Amino acid sequence: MGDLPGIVITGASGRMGQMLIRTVLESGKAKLVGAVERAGSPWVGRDVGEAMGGAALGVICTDDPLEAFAKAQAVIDFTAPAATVEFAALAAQARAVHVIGTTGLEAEHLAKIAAAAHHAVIVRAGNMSLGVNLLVKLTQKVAQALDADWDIEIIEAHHNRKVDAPSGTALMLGEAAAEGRGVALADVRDSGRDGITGARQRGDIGFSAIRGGDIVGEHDVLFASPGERIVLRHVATDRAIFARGALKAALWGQDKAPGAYDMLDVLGL
Ligand SMILES: NC(=O)C1=CN([C@@H]2O[C@H](COP(=O)(O)OP(=O)(O)OC[C@H]3O[C@@H](n4cnc5c(N)ncnc54)[C@H](O)[C@@H]3O)[C@@H](O)[C@H]2O)C=CC1
Ligand SMILES: O=C(O)C1=N[C@H](C(=O)O)C[C@H](O)C1
Repeated sequence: MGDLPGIVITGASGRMGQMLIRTVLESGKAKLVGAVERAGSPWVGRDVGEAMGGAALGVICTDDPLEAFAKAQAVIDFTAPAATVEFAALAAQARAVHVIGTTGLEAEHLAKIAAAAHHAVIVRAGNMSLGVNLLVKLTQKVAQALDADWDIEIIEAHHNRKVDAPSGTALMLGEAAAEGRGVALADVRDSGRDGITGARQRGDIGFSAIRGGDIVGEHDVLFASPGERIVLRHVATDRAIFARGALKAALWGQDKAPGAYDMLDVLGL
């Protein structure tokens, strides 16, 4: 147990935080050495095992990320953009691998994360599951094979607590489709249609977001042309798929040179 990489989970009380804690504890491949929550969270100061309704684990949740990161070989972070930017700098300072699952990151956040990746290993993906990362590759290949007579639409569905749209996964799929087409997504992206929008522009990549109930995450990539349609689909039914991918990334990153990586690197796709 002593030689296993030590992992800190940020956003410990969240949907993904709790799933990640369980995944690390059950893996036998890493040990939980810390848990971080925002100041004011009822979890701060409590043993995380007890906070999750079980036996004490001897890991006390803290609101001091640097103190926690100093003990860790990896930080797994599914929180919010402002927090993730702060954690990227602190994880680099502690020379810990930073695995980022947080979505909704804007250009200003991404620039700060890129700066931190000069000093430490950062693995970031809007979706850490094997299935979605395979779908990314398939989407790129299909888009490459088809011309702009085929309209590309990405339709995603998530639970009613999700705060960002389009989802990080939808944007990954959009980037892959644009890459297959040999265009920049920023030039062809069409999200949030409402009202008299005018007819669809040839070559655009459209995004639609559904929010409801407890949907874990569903993504369709639709290729529609006169007379036929292709739909590539991924359905997540258990958040464990994201947590397993994140732990794999944390372990993979242990012997890598500082830099920015994604799940395609981790999975060798
Ligand atoms: N890349 C992937 O595979 C996946 C990414 N996500 C993304 O992960 C993020 C979190 O998702 P959920 O767990 O569903 O959200 P959540 O709202 O249940 O959990 C987020 C947690 O982060 C905590 N937090 C926020 N600011 C903090 C700070 N400054 N310090 C410490 N903790 C802080 C919150 O208190 C909360 O407990 C979202 O951006 C979501 O889109 C979710 C699932 C899979
Ligand atoms: O917020 C979520 O729940 C999810 N977020 C990620 C995204 O934005 O794509 C991954 C997954 O779909 C679940």
